[in-house]
Amino acid sequence: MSDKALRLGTRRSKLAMAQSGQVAKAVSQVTGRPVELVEITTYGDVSREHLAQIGGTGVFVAALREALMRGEVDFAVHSLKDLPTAQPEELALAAIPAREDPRDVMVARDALKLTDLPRGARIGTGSPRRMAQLNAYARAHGLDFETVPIRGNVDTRIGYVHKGELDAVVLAAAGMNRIGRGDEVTDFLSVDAVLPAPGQGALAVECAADDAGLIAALAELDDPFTRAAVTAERSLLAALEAGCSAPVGALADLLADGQIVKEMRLRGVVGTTDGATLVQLSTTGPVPETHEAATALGRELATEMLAQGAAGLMGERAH
Ligand SMILES: NCc1[nH]cc(CCC(=O)O)c1CC(=O)O
Repeated sequence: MSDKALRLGTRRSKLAMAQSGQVAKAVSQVTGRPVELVEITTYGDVSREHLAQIGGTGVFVAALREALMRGEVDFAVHSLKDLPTAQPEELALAAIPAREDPRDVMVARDALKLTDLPRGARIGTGSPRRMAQLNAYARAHGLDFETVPIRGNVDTRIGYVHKGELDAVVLAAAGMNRIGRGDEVTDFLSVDAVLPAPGQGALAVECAADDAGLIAALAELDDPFTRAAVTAERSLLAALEAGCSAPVGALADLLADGQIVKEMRLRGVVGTTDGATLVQLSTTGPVPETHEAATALGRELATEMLAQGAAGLMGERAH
């Protein structure tokens, strides 16, 4: 390969710059080539108000993908949980690096934890998945808080707490850590209470499907266990025919006996945002060694969830 700089297309947001910077360093190490960041401004960055109407986080991904397909950049880094489940033929998910903490976390006033929130507390989250599971948790544990829909980037959302407008907000641990604000977390939500979004905490490194040299180089950053886990989670999401803002949580992890990895477990949940109804199931199988096996695990769980009425709980799904 040449020693020409590789162009990494990135959004300008703090989270995107942190993710891109981290991957740029790793790519530079494995390829021996410098990596240059190319900022891509999307319609979503310019006009936040219209973001909901034009399809949520999908617009950010779409703009980066267009730049890749036009050959303006060589690769791009996405938050895996923001990627649509359908993969364009022209592009390859060349690397899925080892995942960060997949959990959701709370940032609350006065260092409060979820179970310490006073009656009537207001928790901000724009995610139907988080609302459904938080409200179900409140019902099951006799807590009395209210979930309040909010939007905006991580800084904006934390700002609601610092300005005293909300008692707490719920965000992804990975995002907090990546922008260097991990120390503001006041509670880590157990995945037994709140399952994360499919792919949460993982990154996807994408390039043109015909760039064989770059695909081979990027493969060095790939973590096969993370890839298998997120493939199963996203296959569940796809088989439920849910969009990125549907109230679907999923997490695949490895079950080990001492040091020996035995199986992969996939947990999934779907629910109404008021938390009155949740369908939550899990399945286990041999650790998938192929894309097909990981996909099959997700499809299998989706079939069981649909048999329990999951489809009827996804009325708010976005496409
Ligand atoms: N929906 C926005 C988004 N997309 C990716 C992350 C960071 C976490 C990750 O990479 O999974 C976040 C912020 C959040 O949900 O708090």
